[in-house]
Amino acid sequence: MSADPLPPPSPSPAPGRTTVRTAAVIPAAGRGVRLGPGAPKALRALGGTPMLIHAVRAMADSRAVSLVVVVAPPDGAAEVKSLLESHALPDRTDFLVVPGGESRQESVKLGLDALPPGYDIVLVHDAARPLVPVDTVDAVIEAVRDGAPAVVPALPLADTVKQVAPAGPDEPEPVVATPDRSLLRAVQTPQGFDRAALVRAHETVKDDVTDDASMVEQLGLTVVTVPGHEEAFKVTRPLDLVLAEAVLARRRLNDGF
Ligand SMILES: Nc1ccn([C@@H]2O[C@H](COP(=O)(O)OP(=O)(O)OP(=O)(O)O)[C@@H](O)[C@H]2O)c(=O)n1
Ligand SMILES: C[C@](O)(CO)[C@H](O)COP(=O)(O)O
Repeated sequence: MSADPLPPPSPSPAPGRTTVRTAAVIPAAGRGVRLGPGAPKALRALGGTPMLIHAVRAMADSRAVSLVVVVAPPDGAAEVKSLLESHALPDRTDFLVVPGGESRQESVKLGLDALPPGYDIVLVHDAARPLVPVDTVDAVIEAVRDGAPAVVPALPLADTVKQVAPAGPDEPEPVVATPDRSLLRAVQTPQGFDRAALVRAHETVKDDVTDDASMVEQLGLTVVTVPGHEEAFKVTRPLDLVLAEAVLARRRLNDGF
């Protein structure tokens, strides 16, 4: 069961002010090499439905999200369009599909470039995190509305973390440090942004990065965390898919279908 959804964004805008609208960009153009051979990861089935459709529904479940931009595998935009058309999605949400790029970073940029004017808050959500609960999505949006330029859902780490130094191919890696775990977080998506900050980050930062918030950090802007959720894990390796199937089966049992 999900909690009460957020009210529509800015239900009573001040005179002369327009409503703040939120869009979600879903990079879904990866191959899923770590998951093993098969269709592009976003199109693989979870509970009989493509993982991407779960991720799209997770964004559209938030009443604040009125547009979802899906960044499809470069040769799969037509297939993704027809998938979206053939699955039930909320009428109040618009959808756009654009072809993706070589890296996640490039795919997000292509999604951002396709975003029409009028969306001032942007979520970036991995297709590979199909089970993020709507409460987490809403918490991210709320924190951006409260003024944070960038927001990441984050969880404390369960394992102790070691920093190692590079070693030769058959050498054991030497441990060089044990960072204070209490100050480390594993971050998830959707990450939420003030659109102007995210666009500037993508135009300015040229390093390869693994998430969008780190690009905003490089601009010197504040990035804050909200509590993440265990079920927002990323389907990366085969065991993650087993866990995702189990979580979905439990949800369906609890929902009575
Ligand atoms: N060129 C790329 C690479 C990744 N992604 C997307 O970025 C998200 C997170 O990436 P990851 O889990 O690393 O997916 P893959 O790149 O597909 O996985 P792998 O590295 O195992 O190939 C996924 O939704 C993936 O589809 C993308 O849109 N474009
Ligand atoms: C964006 C991300 O999901 C945050 O944890 C992650 O950095 C993506 O990493 P990947 O190696 O591209 O899966």
